[in-house]
Amino acid sequence: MTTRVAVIGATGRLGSLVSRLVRESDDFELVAELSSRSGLDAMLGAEIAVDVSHPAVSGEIVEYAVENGLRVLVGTSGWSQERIGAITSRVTAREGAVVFIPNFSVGSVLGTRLATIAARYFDSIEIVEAHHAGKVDSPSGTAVRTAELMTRARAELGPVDAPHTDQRARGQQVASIPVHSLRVAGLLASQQVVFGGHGETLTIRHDTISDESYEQGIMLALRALREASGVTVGLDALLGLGSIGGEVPPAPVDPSDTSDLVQD
Ligand SMILES: NC(=O)C1=CN([C@@H]2O[C@H](COP(=O)(O)OP(=O)(O)OC[C@H]3O[C@@H](n4cnc5c(N)ncnc54)[C@H](OP(=O)(O)O)[C@@H]3O)[C@@H](O)[C@H]2O)C=CC1
Ligand SMILES: O=C(O)C1=N[C@H](C(=O)O)C[C@H](O)C1
Repeated sequence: MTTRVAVIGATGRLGSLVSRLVRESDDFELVAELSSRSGLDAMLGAEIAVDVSHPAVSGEIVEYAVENGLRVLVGTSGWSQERIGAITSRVTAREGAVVFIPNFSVGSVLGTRLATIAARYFDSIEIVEAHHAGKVDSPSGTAVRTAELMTRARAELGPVDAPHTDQRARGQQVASIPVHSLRVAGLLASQQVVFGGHGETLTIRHDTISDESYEQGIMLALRALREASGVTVGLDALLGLGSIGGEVPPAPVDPSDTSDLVQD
């Protein structure tokens, strides 16, 4: 039994990859490929809509698919926690299922998870993300997600220390964390999260070398969507990583407190 899939943004870079993976799979069937010239009704007849289009139209596409009873996989960027929160009650009311994946690459998701661990130990944190010159939005969806998750992980510690953010070259603050976006010809995608401490820095860096990095995550998300209900965000849960907040690491140790040290 195959599941019928419509790809919205199928003429694009990510969309053509999704279409190929669906076509090559045994358990999914590609029934529609939409571009900017298609009417949204072209997706009707599919059971799953994959939105990999443009941040400016993704909201309308997801709402249309949910209202028409399709399960939805969203790879398009621009879905902040706030925007996802705003659509969640609608998805639940329709007994629908939407899976938002800011980044399909396993390495990127792990990089973000490692950053949420480090975020509790440093007050000085900035993100530098770099993408190809054709990317229309900034900051990247991955950077927004990383900043939001780090802020959630260090909720009781409050905002990061980011000086001089009134100066434009200091980046855009996302959940108090400055994000710097480069758009450079020849690049694909890269992100560095830089942590500053006392006499040390830590950098967590991920580089996307080719679009092949998205393949495993796309198939994982498509298969999970068949059983999903409500709203799911990120590959994290699908990779068994658990949620941030429910699974925060222990609070940082006060170096002057020796009471827990084992005495000889
Ligand atoms: N989650 C992840 O891991 C990844 C996410 N992305 C994100 O996916 C999105 C697409 O990226 P990319 O493939 O590089 O972009 P492209 O510009 O290559 O493709 C965009 C696609 O969207 C279509 N489109 C534009 N407007 C509409 C519309 N109104 N209705 C339907 N389709 C429309 C375009 O159609 P047409 O050809 O007619 O213009 C095209 O097929 C971006 O938001 C990007 O950030 C990208 C890579 C990985
Ligand atoms: O446009 C891209 O290329 C990418 N977009 C996503 C984002 O905005 O984070 C994911 C990945 O970085 C590639």
